[in-house]
Amino acid sequence: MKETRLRAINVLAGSDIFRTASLLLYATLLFHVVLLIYARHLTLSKTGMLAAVLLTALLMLAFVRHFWLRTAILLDEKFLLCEVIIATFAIAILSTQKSMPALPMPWLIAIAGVFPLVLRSNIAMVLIAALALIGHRINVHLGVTVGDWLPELFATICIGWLALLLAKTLNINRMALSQARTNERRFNAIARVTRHIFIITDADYQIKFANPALQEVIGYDQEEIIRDGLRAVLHPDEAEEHKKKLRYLRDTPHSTIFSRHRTQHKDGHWVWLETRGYNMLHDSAINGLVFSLEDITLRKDVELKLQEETSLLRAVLDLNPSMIYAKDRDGRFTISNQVFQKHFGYSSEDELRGKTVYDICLKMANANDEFSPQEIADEIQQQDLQVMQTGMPLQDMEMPGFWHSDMHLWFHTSKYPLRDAKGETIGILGVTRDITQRKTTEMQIEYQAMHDMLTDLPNRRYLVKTLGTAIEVSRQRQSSLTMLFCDLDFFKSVNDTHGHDFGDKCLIEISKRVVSALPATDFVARFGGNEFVILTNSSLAEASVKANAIMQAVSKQLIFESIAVKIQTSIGIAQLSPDHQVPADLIRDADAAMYQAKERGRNRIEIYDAALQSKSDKHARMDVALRFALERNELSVAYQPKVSLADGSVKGFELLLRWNSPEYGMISPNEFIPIAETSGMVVPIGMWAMEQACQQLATWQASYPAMGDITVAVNVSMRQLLHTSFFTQVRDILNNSGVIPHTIELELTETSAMANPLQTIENLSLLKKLGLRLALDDFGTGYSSLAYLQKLPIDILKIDKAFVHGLDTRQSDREIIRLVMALAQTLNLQTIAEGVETTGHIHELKKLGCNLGQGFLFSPPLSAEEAETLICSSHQFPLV
Ligand SMILES: Nc1nc2c(ncn2[C@@H]2O[C@H](COP(=O)(O)OP(=O)(O)OP(=O)(O)O)[C@@H](O)[C@H]2O)c(=O)[nH]1
Repeated sequence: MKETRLRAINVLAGSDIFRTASLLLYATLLFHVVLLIYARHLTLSKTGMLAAVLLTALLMLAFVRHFWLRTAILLDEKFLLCEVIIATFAIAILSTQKSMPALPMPWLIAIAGVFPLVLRSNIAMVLIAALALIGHRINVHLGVTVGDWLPELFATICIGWLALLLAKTLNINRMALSQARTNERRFNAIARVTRHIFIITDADYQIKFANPALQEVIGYDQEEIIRDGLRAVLHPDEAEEHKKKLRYLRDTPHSTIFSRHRTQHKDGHWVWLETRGYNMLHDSAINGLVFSLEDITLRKDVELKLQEETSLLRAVLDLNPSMIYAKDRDGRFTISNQVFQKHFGYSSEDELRGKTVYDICLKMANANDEFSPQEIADEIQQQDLQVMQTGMPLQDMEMPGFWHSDMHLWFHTSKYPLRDAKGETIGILGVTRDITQRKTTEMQIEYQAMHDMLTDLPNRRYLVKTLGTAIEVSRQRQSSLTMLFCDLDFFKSVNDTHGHDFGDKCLIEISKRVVSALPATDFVARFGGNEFVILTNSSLAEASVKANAIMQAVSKQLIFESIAVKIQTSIGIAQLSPDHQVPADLIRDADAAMYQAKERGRNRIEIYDAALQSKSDKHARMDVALRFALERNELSVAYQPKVSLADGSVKGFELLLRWNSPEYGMISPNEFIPIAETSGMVVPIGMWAMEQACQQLATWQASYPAMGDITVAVNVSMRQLLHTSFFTQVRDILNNSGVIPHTIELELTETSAMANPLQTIENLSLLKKLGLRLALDDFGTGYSSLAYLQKLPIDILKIDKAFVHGLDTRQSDREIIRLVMALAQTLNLQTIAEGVETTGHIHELKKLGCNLGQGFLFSPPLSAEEAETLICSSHQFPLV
């Protein structure tokens, strides 16, 4: 590499010349003095000797200064002034020595030519003037004429002046040189240390200068480059373009170029270079093309990687099914993916960029929208602001579409703050996903969880939830809240007779009837199997009216697949009171009232009162106790005679159950049978009673063959009759006991028989085939359809005691009994009156043609032994 010559050049400074000049000055002066002393036998005065000594000393000083102390104090300005004074003094003394031929001026001129080399110009000027003056004074003193000393004076000033100029010039040159050296060093240091390549080429692209970075970047060392020139192999993709730029640079004075291209490294791999070129052919100092090249391979890699990542990100954004968008601090869209653009009717990201949510809302606005574009935009903007102000994301917001066109859609939105490198929020990133399908499924699941599949009515869970809210609202507003609890009567028989599917159809139809019997504001739920609960803000009186409407609607005949059924319902009503602590309390009370309705014969309405509650609690406890009554032998039977009203003879007995509970004492069947009925215990208990009756009667029949057809009647509940195995169990008991079948009577209440008459007819017919006698109990209390009554295979009508009691007092009761008698006669049925307590009753009943009587007038229920005594004695009760 060509080195600049600056380093070889060493420009002298004024001080360098001064050191040599002052040495020569003192040396020649002293030599001159010595020469004169020897040549002219000059004798120096004492002051002359002193001057000579001073000169010698100055010579020594100059000597030292020249060879050793080059920059020391000896060049200090004050020191130099002392020196010049001493030198001037010595010259003046010597020139005034006797017989000294020499004139002082050449020496003073010499001093004037030497010292300005190192003195500041103003001091040097003073010195020159002083020397000129001293020269003048000495010449005047020596008697030299003006014509002789004036040129000397002039010479002194000129020489001094020239010395001054010389010193100045030398100093300037020296400073320039020093600056040039410094610059060169700096340039070399930068050129060496930089990763940028600096090249200067001539017009033929031959390298005149290159820094070491070139080798680092493209692998060729300096020698190779100097020897062979730079053999740059350009990548074919950019070669032509780059060469074109190079040619332009060379051919266009003062031009610059910028080029990115690849060059092959010595080892074969490609290096990306960013080249900047400047045509400096016009500059005589450079006379070339100056290039700065930067290895941008890494940057290019990063750029490529960034490009790849950007296109990957783009693909991820566009392929993502969510709407993704970013907004800047001013709420302007910066980024958006295709799903977002498409949803809002934009064809590209560019079209959307810079728009705000207000623009979008205006674009999407529709006449049918519930909210104005401004309201919608404000809402969205509010969320964005919250994210930006708090720096906290807003996550998992689920909301329906804002616009009429997408209100059926559901969206899941999350908004995240976007931060710059300093962590300051500069915008938001939003991700919105269409979750309609999931939401629909969720809503379906929720609907299913809250609704009954069969009837589509709200289910128990929904009821409990609604009830909680309704209670709160009712208490806040101090409005009434009433619950109607409906339970279909003997619905099991419908299922058992016609199948579950048929039962389902009935339930669906009944649910519709209940709903349409009520105003839309009332809440109807299917509480359980055949239970419906209604919540209403009506008062108790209004609720009763509604309950009646429900009963009527439900009890209308149902016909499916030409099968007709009539279903009735029992309804309990309870009103919210301060005593109700939790929703379940109100349900409990309405339920208790409903059970009361069941107990009181079904197909009726009962309103809850506080007494019912304690009764209901007692019932619940009794229910539990009753479940163990059979196995603990707490049940017993009694026999109440049935007496012929013709002759007072005993024609049979009604078997009555007794429960001797250790906890509650002796309990009448009127109290515990309804409980057993509700719990289902009536089935095993009834069967046990049946067994007792058959066994006892069989025993008596065996012991007293003469007793004839004395019967034992057993009460059968509808639940028993509907039980699937009832028939076979009865048959087995009859067979096992050996009792004469027609001496066993089964008593079924009129109300339960008529609840599902078709089923009753079918079941009773089967029993009839076993030879049993059948009685319709409590006749007159139900609402028998004559059409059904005549089809029932019954033998006996049992007149309810309520009518018998009224015989003496109420004409209507008497009329009813008369009609019953007429009916019985028509249907060829036997009649028996319950509750015969006075002879008047006997008298009237006999008059009306009643066959048998049963009541306390004849006998209370008896033990088996007492009954047996009556049988064996063929006892006859007095009739008057
Ligand atoms: N078809 C049908 N039957 C049901 C459904 N849910 C419950 N049930 C029946 O409804 C009947 C309810 O019987 P219970 O309420 O205990 O007794 P009941 O026969 O109605 O008599 P009472 O209520 O005492 O008057 C049972 O036979 C159940 O099998 C249902 O979804 N479909």
